[in-house]
Amino acid sequence: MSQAVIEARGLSKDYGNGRGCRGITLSVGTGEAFGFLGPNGAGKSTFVKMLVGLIQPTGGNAEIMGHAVGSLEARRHFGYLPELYRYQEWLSGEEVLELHAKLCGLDRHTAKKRIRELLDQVGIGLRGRDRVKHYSKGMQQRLGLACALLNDPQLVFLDEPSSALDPIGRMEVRKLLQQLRQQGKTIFLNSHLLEDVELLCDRVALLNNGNILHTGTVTEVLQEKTRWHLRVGGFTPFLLPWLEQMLGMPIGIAADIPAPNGDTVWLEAELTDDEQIGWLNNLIMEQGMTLYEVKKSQTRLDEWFMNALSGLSHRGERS
Ligand SMILES: Nc1ncnc2c1ncn2[C@@H]1O[C@H](COP(=O)(O)OP(=O)(O)OP(=O)(O)O)[C@@H](O)[C@H]1O
Repeated sequence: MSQAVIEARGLSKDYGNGRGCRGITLSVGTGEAFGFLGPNGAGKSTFVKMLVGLIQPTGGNAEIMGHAVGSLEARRHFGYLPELYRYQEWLSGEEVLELHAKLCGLDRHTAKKRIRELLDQVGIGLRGRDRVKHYSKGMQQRLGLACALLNDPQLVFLDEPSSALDPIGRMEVRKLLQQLRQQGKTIFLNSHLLEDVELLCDRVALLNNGNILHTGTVTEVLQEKTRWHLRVGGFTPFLLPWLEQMLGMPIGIAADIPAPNGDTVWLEAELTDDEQIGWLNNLIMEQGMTLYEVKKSQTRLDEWFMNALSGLSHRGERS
């Protein structure tokens, strides 16, 4: 891995009620996009708050680009979009950014140029002149993103950056994050939007009850199997064992997907190799069945997440 931008060793926070984070050790390299995942209450925001110096760890230590977390030197290197943001509602978006630019120590000329660029980049544009109190939640989140990027930081912590955005806004943020990656920035992303994580991140960690359950590259995590769904007509159940035998792996009826009419069913198969789908198609047609649709499962990180947590208790669960 390239030089560590984030290095945490046994970082812990006990809020005094047994909740928080326990002994988290992880390293994030230059230019990596790292997804930090976990159910509600797992401790994701707590971990980030320790890294950005908002709360004091109760154990372990961590560095940002070689500087102890909480130090001014560490803070100079990152931008941060918190999960819960609230900006001065009596100021305009532009004025909020000017304030943050002063706090970052940007000179007036650079600040002005940067603010103009960022207002466009995050999709606020001329509405930067409106007061924050007239902004929707999504607009405030866009403003938060602009604040996090103002200082052109090497590292950005984004805690649920798209939670308030509509699908168009989400897509715009996705593009913006891709651009940051192309510029070689390091991104630490807390998100429940696993599709976004899958598209953007190189590596992920899964947290539960304050502990890391898994870390791995997205490719490793998703490598296992791909699920396919095939809608066939003229199906008779006795064909299933034959198909399984020919294919050498389980195939079943997807009970959770309604077929559009009573004459067709959805079959479900987990295949390790895309070429197997062609063979499966041939087998189906050989038996006189009709193939109407074929779909490759798109939400694979979601599945991995659900499987990894299945059977485990977690703080966000309902009683
Ligand atoms: N200041 C605090 N005092 C006491 N307990 C806290 C405090 N802040 C958070 N917690 C608890 O610590 C645990 C971790 O919270 P945290 O906000 O880090 O979780 P999270 O993974 O970010 O959750 P979400 O996905 O819902 O944002 C939760 O059980 C939470 O209730």
